[in-house]
Amino acid sequence: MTKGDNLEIINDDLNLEHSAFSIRSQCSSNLPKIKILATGGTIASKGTTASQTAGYKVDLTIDELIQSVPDISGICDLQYEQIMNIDSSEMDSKHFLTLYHSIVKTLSTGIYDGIVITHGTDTMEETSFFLQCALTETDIPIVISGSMRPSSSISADGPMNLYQAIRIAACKQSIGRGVLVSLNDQISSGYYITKANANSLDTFNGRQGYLGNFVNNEIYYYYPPTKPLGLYNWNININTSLDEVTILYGHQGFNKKLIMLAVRELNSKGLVFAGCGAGSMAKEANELASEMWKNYNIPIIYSKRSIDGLVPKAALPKIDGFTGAVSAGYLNPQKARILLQLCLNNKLDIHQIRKVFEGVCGG
Ligand SMILES: NC(=O)C[C@H](N)C(=O)O
Repeated sequence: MTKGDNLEIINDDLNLEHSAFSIRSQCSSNLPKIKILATGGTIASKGTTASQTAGYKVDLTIDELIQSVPDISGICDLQYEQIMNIDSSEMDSKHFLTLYHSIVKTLSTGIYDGIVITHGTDTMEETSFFLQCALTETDIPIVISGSMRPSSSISADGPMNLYQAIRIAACKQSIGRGVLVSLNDQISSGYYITKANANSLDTFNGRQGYLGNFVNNEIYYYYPPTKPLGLYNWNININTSLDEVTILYGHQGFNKKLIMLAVRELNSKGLVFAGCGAGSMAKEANELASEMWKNYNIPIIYSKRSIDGLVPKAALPKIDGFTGAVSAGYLNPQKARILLQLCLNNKLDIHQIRKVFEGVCGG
């Protein structure tokens, strides 16, 4: 996009790590007001050749990225801000709490109709899940997007994905649908969607997650607005990081010592099992998990490494006194981990933790 005559570019702060800009259409001030909060990822990356689609680096700011998206001035009044600029594999709870804080600040101005977040796709599902848990009060569309190809590549998908995310955020029909993920023409629930393909543009998958799509850049929602089941009003303290919760991946020959290591050496306050099939772990692993519960009060959330389906409560281990075993419902291990972190951060006891997970579809 060129900075044309009808656009006013305002740079509020030249600090690159946290800079704020806006593009305003001067002739149509009744347009929805949208704010982009940029965090990095492949969408903000460049390679050295146009054919390179791996091994690139994050080095594009939102100011540069927005230049590749045409026709926005007719859709919305846009402001954008660089919150951080990192690969999403570097994200931890401190980062998503910082992002959450920026969203809360943006919402509290009362002037925005929608928020777009640019983010790496690798851990987008964790940030989107956290944000959906944390932002239950607002009905304003919050849309997360990214890309699978760097900005320098042939047929980079970032500009279209960002354009569509802005369209979703600016669309009245998006109100009340919770935190959305927009990628490759699909609109999905950030609560359930998961990255399923390591390389392809159509990377996100989630049977519980698809809400709509784009055809010819028109939005088609399949259902009226709704949010996921089981949302809870969390108390979020942005000044603390969340407790350590470790995910242990089930497989043949699983080394049960990892359970002890996680609790005693890593100071994990909770564990999530990515069990086999419908959440099965070897007998000895379940017995040790039960000991961790009885001796250290460590809740164990049973999720599964299978992409679809859930851990039925009937499949939880039946060991006397092991009341700390909880099914994750339809949540995958990485989402279940964040929900347990929120439970621990809010000092919930095991009965309350179980109730929270029972609120999740299938829990
Ligand atoms: N497609 C991507 O965005 C992958 C990148 N490594 C990230 O998650 O930041």
